[in-house]
Amino acid sequence: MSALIQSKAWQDLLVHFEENRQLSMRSLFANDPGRFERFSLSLDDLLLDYSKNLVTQETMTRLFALARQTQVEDWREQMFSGAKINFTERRAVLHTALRAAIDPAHAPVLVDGQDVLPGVRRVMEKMRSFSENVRNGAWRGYTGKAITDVVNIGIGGSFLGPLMVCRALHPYHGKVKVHFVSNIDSTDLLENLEALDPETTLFIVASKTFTTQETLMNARAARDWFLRRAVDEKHIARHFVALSTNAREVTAFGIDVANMFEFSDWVGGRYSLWSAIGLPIALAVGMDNFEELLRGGYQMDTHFRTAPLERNMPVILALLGLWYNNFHDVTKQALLPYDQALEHFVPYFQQADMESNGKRIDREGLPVDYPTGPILWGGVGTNGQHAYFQILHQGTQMIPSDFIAAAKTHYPLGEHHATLLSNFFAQTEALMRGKTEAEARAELQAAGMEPKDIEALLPHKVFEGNKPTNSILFEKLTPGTLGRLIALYEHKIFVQGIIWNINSYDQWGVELGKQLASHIQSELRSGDEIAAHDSSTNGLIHHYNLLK
Ligand SMILES: O=P(O)(O)OC[C@H]1O[C@](O)(CO)[C@@H](O)[C@@H]1O
Repeated sequence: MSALIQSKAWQDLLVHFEENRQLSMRSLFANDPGRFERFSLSLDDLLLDYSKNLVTQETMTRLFALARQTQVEDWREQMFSGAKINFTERRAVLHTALRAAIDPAHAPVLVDGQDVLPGVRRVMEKMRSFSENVRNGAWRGYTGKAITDVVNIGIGGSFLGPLMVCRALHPYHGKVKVHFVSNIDSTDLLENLEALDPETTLFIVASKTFTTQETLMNARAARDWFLRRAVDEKHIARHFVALSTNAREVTAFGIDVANMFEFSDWVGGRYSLWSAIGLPIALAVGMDNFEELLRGGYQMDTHFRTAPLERNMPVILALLGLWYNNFHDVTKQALLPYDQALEHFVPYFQQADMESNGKRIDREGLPVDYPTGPILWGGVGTNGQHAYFQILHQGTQMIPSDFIAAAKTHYPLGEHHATLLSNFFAQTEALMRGKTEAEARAELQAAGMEPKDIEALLPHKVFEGNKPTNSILFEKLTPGTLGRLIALYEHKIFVQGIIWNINSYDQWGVELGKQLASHIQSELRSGDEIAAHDSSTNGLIHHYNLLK
């Protein structure tokens, strides 16, 4: 049995869980009018209400004890101060330094004895002058026309973060349109290029490693498309820039390092939107707004780093998630932003969370004997209500859910926003309260239904309730608020990884498929009959060869 399971804090939680199996949120609320005050906290306008959870004060006390026992505070300090906590790749984990650089008075952040902040600030300056020049038309294409469209070619962290933020900050966009191409499916690139003009299009090739198959293949195809019109390779310099840590590969691709925006290997791909990878964001919304995003992230960092565990939002979110994951045996969690602008929030955090904490080997190299990262899913409300909410209310699995919304919209329209928010409030209330048999019967009787029909329908009209939710409510989706929100969930992932004793910052699990794909690709190229695989893989390749 692992040391974690054997530990006092874990065992105390197990006992507490057994003693409280019958906990009812309805009764907890009925017996404690101060529950909301006790189980909520805010950072300026950002409120986290976690009162609708299956917890008592004692549960929280024991969860905080687990965080202390697993030295979350010490690890947190190690992360912020540049220790190489990503030990399988021998790297520091310093996306927080990208945000700290916004503060001119910030103390040096050292990696191998060197302060990383001046380098971050230099790249930010370069991003500022480049994005301003593109946005104001001073940067011209090879025929002298201003840039109207930017295509970001990248995948995973070099795509999901910038896409999510660009979409979320739509009200702040300028004239330049930003498009995203990620998939190796040619549909993605070709559909995006359909409406574009090579003379006014700028390509950003975004890849931390600059070796990612999809990105390089798409970038080469984009270059061919561009050169079909521009012909002369010298024009590439006005139309292709790179965001990467790998100057050698960028040069080999044919992009001048003068057109490269650098970041360092201590920025994880899925945490990289704050780095040069954020260039499409700066192009879309301007560098001032990008810096506001960083400032928001920095504010959450400061809160996370300094607030006591008991008043620490990321810590609380992490502990609640862990309470369900490891004690209630819940395998799924839902993220439900009631905000159309956050439509890419879930895919973004699916990578951040599941690539970080989808691990089965602990820091000692041993298999874990407890569940680690859950399956994260969800989407925007109210759309989800008319699709998958049925399973939240009456399914057989408990799915703890985070509801997220802004009190004010950028797009006021009659009663729309109040209606959106009334659905948000109603859903968390319904999930908590449910509807008892007596309540359902009374409703059916009031509707005038025959008694025998009532009894047949009754079981279907009952809602168990007692389903946990967190509610996150803020004033408006501004760049700063978005920054705080993203950093909140990033730090939640960190805390959970520390307690689960795993390395949240590598991703070896994505390698095997890549290796096999490159092998199969050369087999497909050869045109030979394929027999070297299992019969299913052979059969699929054979069938593909017949159909293609
Ligand atoms: O930015 P790169 O190096 O192209 O990597 C893209 C993505 O690929 C992954 O390495 C997974 O294959 C992610 O972690 C990363 O965000």
